[in-house]
Amino acid sequence: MSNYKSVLSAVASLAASAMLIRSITNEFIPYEVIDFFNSGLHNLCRKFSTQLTVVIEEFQGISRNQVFEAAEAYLGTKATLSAQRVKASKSENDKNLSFGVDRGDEVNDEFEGVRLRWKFVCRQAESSPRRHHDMNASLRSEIRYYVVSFPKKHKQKIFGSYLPYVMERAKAIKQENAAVKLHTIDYGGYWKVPGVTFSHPMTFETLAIDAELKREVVNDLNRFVKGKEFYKRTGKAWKRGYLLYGPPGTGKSSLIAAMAYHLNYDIYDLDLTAARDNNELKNLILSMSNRSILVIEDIDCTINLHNREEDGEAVTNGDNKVTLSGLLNIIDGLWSCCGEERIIVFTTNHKERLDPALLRPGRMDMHIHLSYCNFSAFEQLTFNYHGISQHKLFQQIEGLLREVQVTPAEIAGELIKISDTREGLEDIVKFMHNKKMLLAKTQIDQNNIEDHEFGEEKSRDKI
Ligand SMILES: Nc1ncnc2c1ncn2[C@@H]1O[C@H](COP(=O)(O)OP(=O)(O)OP(=O)(O)O)[C@@H](O)[C@H]1O
Repeated sequence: MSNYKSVLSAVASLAASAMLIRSITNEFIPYEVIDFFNSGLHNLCRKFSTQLTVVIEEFQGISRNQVFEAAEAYLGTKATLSAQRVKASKSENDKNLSFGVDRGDEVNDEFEGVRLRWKFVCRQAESSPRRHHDMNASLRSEIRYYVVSFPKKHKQKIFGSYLPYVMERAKAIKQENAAVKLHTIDYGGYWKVPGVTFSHPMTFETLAIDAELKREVVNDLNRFVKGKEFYKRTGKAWKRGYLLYGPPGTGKSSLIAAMAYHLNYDIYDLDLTAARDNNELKNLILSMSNRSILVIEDIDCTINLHNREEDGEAVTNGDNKVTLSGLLNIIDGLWSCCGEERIIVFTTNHKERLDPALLRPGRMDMHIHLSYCNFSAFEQLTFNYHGISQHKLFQQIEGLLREVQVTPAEIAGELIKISDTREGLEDIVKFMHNKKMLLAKTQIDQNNIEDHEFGEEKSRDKI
């Protein structure tokens, strides 16, 4: 018993001394010296090891590391086979269950006869500024990375074939299963990761816009995704810009949702007023992942369009120091040379208010005008809401739609009120007649005001 006690106390005092020595060394010996000894020991062990370990961190500076993202998706499919603990999840829009490796857990894999061992590591981020020169990294509370070990002699095969294979597999897995994610900005000025499942109900099947326009947009998107070789051959950055403009309620946000589902790209909803300055904006844009859509809604409202630095005007937007020239520089410059398969969408209700710099050819590749409801959009809406594609009132409605400006949102609002479709379309006709009369009355009032002002001007001239 006394022996047991003395062993215990020896262990306790050894542990205490170790902690003391560790805290003294941490306190008094510079990091660089500790690192030097640590790395010396490490190098010695490494020399005799036949294994090679590759570390794949989640972030590479401010951008998310694509190899990490690929490993995450790929290992999900392997986790069920060899991990001890497996994370299972499925969001509403996911087609299948997804699995993931839990923190600290290991997964085995084999590639062309080479055995590999993966581990998912998470640790608290150190807050020491000496360790994190990058502002963004120091804001993260957790550092996450994968380590993968394999026999050194196969390093050529692993780097040359296995990792590219993991990237390709991950791309296919994401396409097959993943739901579109919506990323918004967090308080710290970076994207919330992993983002929430995007569940807007609109797709190209249900979007009610002119049928010809819809075809054009879908073809353009299809050409874009298949354009890898084209962009490479022509030396152009693999990105595309769309400007959606038109009155409120004509389907700009709906079209963005349809685009995201069609391509299975994540959406990054960039609220320009949430970024403190151009630098933060740059970090946000650079840290988006590939195969994504950057959306800046109501561009004319969220940024002072005339605060271009080259005009020598103020560069502030209220308290916000994001500038249009800053935004354009990031998109044209840095954004073009890193990342691929990226789409940017600006929306506005007032195209005429936009700075010409934004409209310059090559900046926004396609300008899409979403306008008031025409008959082809109306047909789509009645089919969506009531499953009908023919009705005796269609002809009359077609005529009315040529005379009255009514948005798809208004028509949708009326259609949703109808319970008996066959009878209910009468209400749509009434609704449009009322709008037509209101329009005529507003026009008469407007003419009266103008006549009155003209009369006053004339009598002033006489005096
Ligand atoms: N083209 C459309 N096809 C089908 N539904 C539409 C269309 N346009 C509008 N709607 C209906 O009206 C609602 C509002 O439309 P949406 O938000 O897409 O318009 P918006 O042009 O983005 O408007 P805002 O400029 O105010 O943001 C949608 O949720 C949808 O129900």
